Amino acid sequence: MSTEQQQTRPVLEIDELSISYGGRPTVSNVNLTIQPGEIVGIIGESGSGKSTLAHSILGLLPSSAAVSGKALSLAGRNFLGADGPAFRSVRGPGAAMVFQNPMTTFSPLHRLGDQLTDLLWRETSLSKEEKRQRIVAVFKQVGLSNAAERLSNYPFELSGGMLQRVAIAAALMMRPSLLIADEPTTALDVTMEAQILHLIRELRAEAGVAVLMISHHLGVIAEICDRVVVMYAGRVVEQGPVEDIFANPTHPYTRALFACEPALIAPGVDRMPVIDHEALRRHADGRKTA
Ligand SMILES: Nc1ncnc2c1ncn2[C@@H]1O[C@H](COP(=O)(O)OP(=O)(O)OP(=O)(O)O)[C@@H](O)[C@H]1O
Repeated sequence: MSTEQQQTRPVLEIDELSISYGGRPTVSNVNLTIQPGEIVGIIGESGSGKSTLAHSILGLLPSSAAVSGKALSLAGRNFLGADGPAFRSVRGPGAAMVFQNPMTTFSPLHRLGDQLTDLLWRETSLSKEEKRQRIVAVFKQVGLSNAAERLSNYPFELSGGMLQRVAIAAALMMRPSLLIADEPTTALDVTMEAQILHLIRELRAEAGVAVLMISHHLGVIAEICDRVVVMYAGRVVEQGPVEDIFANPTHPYTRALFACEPALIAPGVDRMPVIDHEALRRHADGRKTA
């Protein structure tokens, strides 16, 4: 494959992916493609399957999850039905994840430097000092002050915002093509949230990292994403450029979601203060509405 083809190849291609637990569908027939450097947001109410979808990309679902579909490809390699070791090979360079709560991302018992060094297990050609240098470099990249000194810190010695920067640094040092961020700012205050969003935008601009961002917060999605995917009851009910979806949501569920955040409603979009879940579910299923 030529270099040009590699550069234009999507970092993620999901084709008709379905996931169920005990026969109960959680993610149904999802299609999603992310291009290099794109920031894509997933919105949807609690339980709509956002995290399940995100976790499936890295093979992080429990063994009770039944996964089926046509493809789940990272950097051109199909991982649908792959086992644990296959997914481990792609975690890091293919895609890396930042979780909601930075306080539970790291072990409280070990220094951050040791924990990040362990994550570089794959880099067998790097000496201990070279690994240290790479970690200090990403700490600086994410704007952590006194970067070298942070290596000897324990997680509890840092604020939530600083620790989320460390989590992003840990993901970045593995040089992923795709950063998956599951509610990365929910546990942070508004100032820290703004800083982390700014950082994610910078990383895309500087390193060309693509980002898949899950958020309950429509303002965050509107501010940072190029494209948005709306999930309802395990299905993607609508997806498109952020400006199009926010200005002209076509699915009733998207309109209902936006109605819950009036400041984001574009002029001309009807308010739907009461969500009729049964009607929406029928709509999402493609069934005739009553
Ligand atoms: N391990 C599991 N076993 C059984 N059901 C599960 C499991 N994990 C998730 N589910 C179910 O799958 C559905 C989707 O959950 P998921 O966490 O993906 O939703 P979500 O949209 O990310 O919600 P939230 O915004 O609250 O995180 C929920 O009904 C949940 O109860």
